[in-house]
Amino acid sequence: MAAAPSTTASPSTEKVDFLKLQNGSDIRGVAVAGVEGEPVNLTEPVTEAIAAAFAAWLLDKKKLDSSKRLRVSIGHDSRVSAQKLQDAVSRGIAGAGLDVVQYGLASTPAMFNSTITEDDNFSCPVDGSIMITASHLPYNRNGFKFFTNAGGLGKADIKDILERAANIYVNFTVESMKDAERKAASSVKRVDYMDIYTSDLVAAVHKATGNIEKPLDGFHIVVDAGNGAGGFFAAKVLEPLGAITTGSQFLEPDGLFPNHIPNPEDKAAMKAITQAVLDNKADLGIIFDTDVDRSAAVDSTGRELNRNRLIALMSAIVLEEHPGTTIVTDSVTSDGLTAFIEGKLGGKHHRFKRGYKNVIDEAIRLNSVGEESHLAIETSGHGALKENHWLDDGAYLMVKLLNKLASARASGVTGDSKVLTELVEGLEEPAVAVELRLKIDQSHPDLKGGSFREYGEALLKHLENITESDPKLQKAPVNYEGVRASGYGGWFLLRLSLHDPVLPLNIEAPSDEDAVKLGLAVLAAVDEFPALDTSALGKYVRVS
Ligand SMILES: O=P(O)(O)OC[C@H]1O[C@H](O)[C@H](O)[C@@H](O)[C@@H]1O
Repeated sequence: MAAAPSTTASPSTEKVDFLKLQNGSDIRGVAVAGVEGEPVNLTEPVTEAIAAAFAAWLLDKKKLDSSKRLRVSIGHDSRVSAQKLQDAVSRGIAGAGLDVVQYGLASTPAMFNSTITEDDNFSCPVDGSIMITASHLPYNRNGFKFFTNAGGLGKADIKDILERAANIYVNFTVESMKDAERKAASSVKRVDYMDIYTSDLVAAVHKATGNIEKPLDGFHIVVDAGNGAGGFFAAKVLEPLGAITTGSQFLEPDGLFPNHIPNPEDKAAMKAITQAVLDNKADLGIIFDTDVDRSAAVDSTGRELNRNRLIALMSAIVLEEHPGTTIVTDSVTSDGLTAFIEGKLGGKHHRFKRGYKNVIDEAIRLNSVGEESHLAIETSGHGALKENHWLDDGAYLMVKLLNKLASARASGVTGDSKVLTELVEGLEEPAVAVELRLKIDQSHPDLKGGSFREYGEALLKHLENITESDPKLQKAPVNYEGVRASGYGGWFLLRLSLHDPVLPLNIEAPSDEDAVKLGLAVLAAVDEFPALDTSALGKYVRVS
């Protein structure tokens, strides 16, 4: 299908700070006008330049002989800006002389998969892949994730691409943009790749359950896709496996996300799927984020299996298959989780940094230095398994749960999701768990011209010193990010956000009173840093 003619096919004279669009290993920006204070910076020409830059990067990377044309797949989530950005990406790729295969509505993990699928009929494998998504962010945002068969691109590659894009952008001419448009019109192909991807998921469950035709026969499983891209899971994965999916909700894509934010960490989203499970007396509930690289579940009693519980559950499954293996998690995981993984499951918990790419790269690194690890997982619901190419695939995580349900059924255990609930039995949970996000005012004179990052680091150093001299607190002996300390039967972690001028503070404690004591210890230490807005913490310690 041809890319729609661009309405803005003329070089822009506007100055664009491309590097500002970097968000760790993703690109994110504002694609839809109308929200006050959020001007559009992911325009069509900017997008076209970024896509052309990815094409140039890929050509350099693959260094192939000129007889072969490289192929790039493009997919998108349900956002309202998806179509126009898909067209702009297509022009950027086609204009650089590469072939474009559009998948339409797709999931992020499916896009990676298209780089390894061997199937000529579907123009696979592709050499590179682009997912147009901004995960759970508001409707006016959008962005890109990039893949090759080596996995998702990292921070350094994204920076490289954005630098190239800035250069390409200033050299756009009316003629070069028209030429890209012509090339896209004649060379873009459309493929229903999600059919292959979903049949692979179905095959994975068949394989794990001894090739029973309908291994989920009789199970009632409700899906909440939050109007993102994950609606396929009900009709294309669960139903072919025999499950009943009535009561599933928000499966239709709607980029205004009218029901709730598609995010398994979000309280309203979890409440919605929990209610659906209870209302339908379902055996299991499954929820995805917008682009399906994250997920969570709800058991038949309405117990949420997200955050630490999802990690505990996945660890139990993985440690059954690989006894003793190391589970790599992000930094905000609970002490109870460590006790569970190491005490009950006999594994090793390696609590690393926040950020899905950090966690995945760390697990890959551990394997490369001889420490076996099969699971890298974040409390956000990003989880990657070694057996699945270290890809953070929310749908594949849920497939692992389905395997468990189906195997239990095959061995005579009947009904509901008890088999999953039992796997997390013994996980100690704190009575109180809070996360407060404390903002650094970047225009405050106390920054003295420095960056918020430098300011945050100085603050953390100060907190570390204070913690070391406080007899009621014990600094965590191993810690990779921020300051983590135990005390009053609980713990706190103050760290710098990966992207924002924010210091997220996590506190877990056996009672409100103890949580307040931990909060007060942090509050006293950060007092000397007036650019930090501590009002949320002040309010918390006063009202709790
Ligand atoms: O550091 P924070 O602001 O809490 O954000 C951390 C989060 O950033 C992004 O959303 C990443 O995709 C997540 O993997 C990560 O957990």
